[in-house]
Amino acid sequence: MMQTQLQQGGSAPVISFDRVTLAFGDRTVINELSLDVAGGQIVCIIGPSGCGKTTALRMAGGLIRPNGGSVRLLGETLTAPRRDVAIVFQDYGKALLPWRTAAANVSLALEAAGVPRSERPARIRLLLAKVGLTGHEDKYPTEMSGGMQQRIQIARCLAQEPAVLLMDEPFGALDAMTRQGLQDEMLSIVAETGTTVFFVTHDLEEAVYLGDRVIGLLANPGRIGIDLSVDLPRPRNQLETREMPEFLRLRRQLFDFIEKAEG
Ligand SMILES: Nc1ncnc2c1ncn2[C@@H]1O[C@H](COP(=O)(O)OP(=O)(O)OP(=O)(O)O)[C@@H](O)[C@H]1O
Repeated sequence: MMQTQLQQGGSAPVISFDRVTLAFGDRTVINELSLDVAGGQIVCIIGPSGCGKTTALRMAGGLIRPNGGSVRLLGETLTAPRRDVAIVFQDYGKALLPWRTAAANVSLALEAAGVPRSERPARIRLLLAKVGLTGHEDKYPTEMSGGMQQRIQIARCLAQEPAVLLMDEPFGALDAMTRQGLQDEMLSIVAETGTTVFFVTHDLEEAVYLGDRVIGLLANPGRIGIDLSVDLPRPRNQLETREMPEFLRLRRQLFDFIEKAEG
């Protein structure tokens, strides 16, 4: 069925929310949310605090099941987490095992995937090189900066060779310079692998800088309030992209949206 869709349309969505409703107790947090994410796209989700961004991401990860409607991944309804969907959380401190080195933390994902022991060292070296951590294999998380710890978490997610990367404010706890460095690393990894990305952020400029598309949710209940296509050239550049009139126009539109949404 999926293959037929791909053959006919060439662009079957990788993630598909179909009239998704979610309630915690008697409170409806997300109402009739429909959203298709095309393969290889980076879709950023913004919105006022509590509008349901993390909840939507957790549903895309199969961690929460909707009360109504369905979330499909590559055409299949999600009923549980899948190995081809990796989640990067903001809190790298909690995501990493402190008693394991950088290499051993990345190894966790390979072990879970049943990669033979003999193949792991080479794979780990390659993954750590991808996130700029060559030479830091034997360090423990507490011996590394926040940016480096977040890189380990990303390397561990990449070890799963995911079709979809779900990122929940992954750079929110990092300083501005580190954040920009990681944004660019993430973009070049995604460009190389063609991974589809669902990226939750509070930072409107980050959303425009990274995204092919930015979706703004409204709160109570969570629903789509704005859906913008980002037509900025790639590769993006921290100075040039952020100075482009189109970047400034989109940023302005999102600021206006948030101001109204919070007002
Ligand atoms: N496990 C839960 N039980 C009850 N209510 C919850 C639960 N998780 C989230 N909520 C509520 O659902 C709403 C949406 O939460 P969610 O974390 O998805 O919002 P968010 O947009 O990611 O917020 P923020 O920007 O502050 O991170 C909030 O009002 C939150 O309090």
